Amino acid sequence: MTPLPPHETLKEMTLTKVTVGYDGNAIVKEASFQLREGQIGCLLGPSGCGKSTLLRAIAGFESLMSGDIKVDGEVISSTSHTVSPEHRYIGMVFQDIALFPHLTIAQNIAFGLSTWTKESAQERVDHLLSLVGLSGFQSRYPHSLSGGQQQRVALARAIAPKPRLLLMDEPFSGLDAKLREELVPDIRKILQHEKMSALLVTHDQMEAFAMADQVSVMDAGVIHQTGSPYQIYHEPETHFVAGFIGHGDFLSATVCGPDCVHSDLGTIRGDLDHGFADNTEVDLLIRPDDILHDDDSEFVGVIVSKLFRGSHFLYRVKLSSEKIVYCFASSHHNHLVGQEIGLSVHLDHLVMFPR
Ligand SMILES: Nc1ncnc2c1ncn2[C@@H]1O[C@H](COP(=O)(O)OP(=O)(O)OP(=O)(O)O)[C@@H](O)[C@H]1O
Repeated sequence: MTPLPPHETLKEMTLTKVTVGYDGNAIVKEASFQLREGQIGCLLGPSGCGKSTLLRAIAGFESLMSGDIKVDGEVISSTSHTVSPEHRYIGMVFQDIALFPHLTIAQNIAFGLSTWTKESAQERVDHLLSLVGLSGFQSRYPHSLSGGQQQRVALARAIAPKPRLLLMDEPFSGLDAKLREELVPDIRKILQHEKMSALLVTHDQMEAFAMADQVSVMDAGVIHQTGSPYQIYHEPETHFVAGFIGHGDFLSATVCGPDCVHSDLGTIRGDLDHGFADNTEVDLLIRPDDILHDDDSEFVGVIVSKLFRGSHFLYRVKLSSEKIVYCFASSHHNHLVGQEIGLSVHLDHLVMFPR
């Protein structure tokens, strides 16, 4: 098979039932998703769930046990065929930034441009230095840059040869929280500016939400759901996704109609038909902003702990059933732990799973 032509943008990458493992043990099981031109995707899941293993298979460093990976309709990995990593035109950025210490910043960025003419390589390096906000740093050496600046150089180096896809394995986890908060949206803007399709691996959902157009949530080698950050948060398709993403509690509930359940919070009517038969026992997902503090409500709970979040309080409240749930209150409502407060339930979209 001929290698993929360089310097063309990726139109789509499709993973179909990809199983990857080590020594015959499957680690990633039947992973399927698609990434389209210019999209930033993310593999999000707890440590050890197989995110890096899947990323390495996409890069061509691990062979498949079953399934296939196609780029623009051409198979780049299957059980019978693997395009070598250097013929995939895929760039990579890792957590350990690994710049070449003996090369200047400009030389680091130009590293993958050996086949370019001197003028076009210089032009590309100047463009990228400006794009990552480091014009004037070209003659400096990596040790004289901060962690965030080094990660920007690593990004510039990875995208300099215009790979068709950029893979990023926990690229921000070595940086402190404040720097990460600044860098993540910047990197997203840079990738969008370059129309670069990218796939990020992270266990940090805030990072995934800030960076990605599409998130694939993984657990124990299985992709549970692929969707936009909004869908993953508001329309989780499995119990795992609902519990892993955002804050939330599950309440035992019993279905009492096509749009209704009965739980410790009373009878709740949603705005859609939930599809469960009457009397089915379910776990109902409750997000913190589904239960609001309401002084006028007769439905009460006792505060067992509280978190001040500046604009609001996040209370943990014990119901009469002993079940503890989150409750959202504006920061003007400063109550003491142990105090009883009124609660009102604002649950329109019922997210529930069979128990
Ligand atoms: N080369 C290897 N040989 C054998 N087992 C491996 C190898 N690399 C990873 N594993 C195992 O595969 C599983 C998944 O590892 P992987 O690094 O893909 O997970 P991850 O989701 O990226 O985790 P983390 O976020 O901690 O990096 C782990 O149990 C790990 O021990």
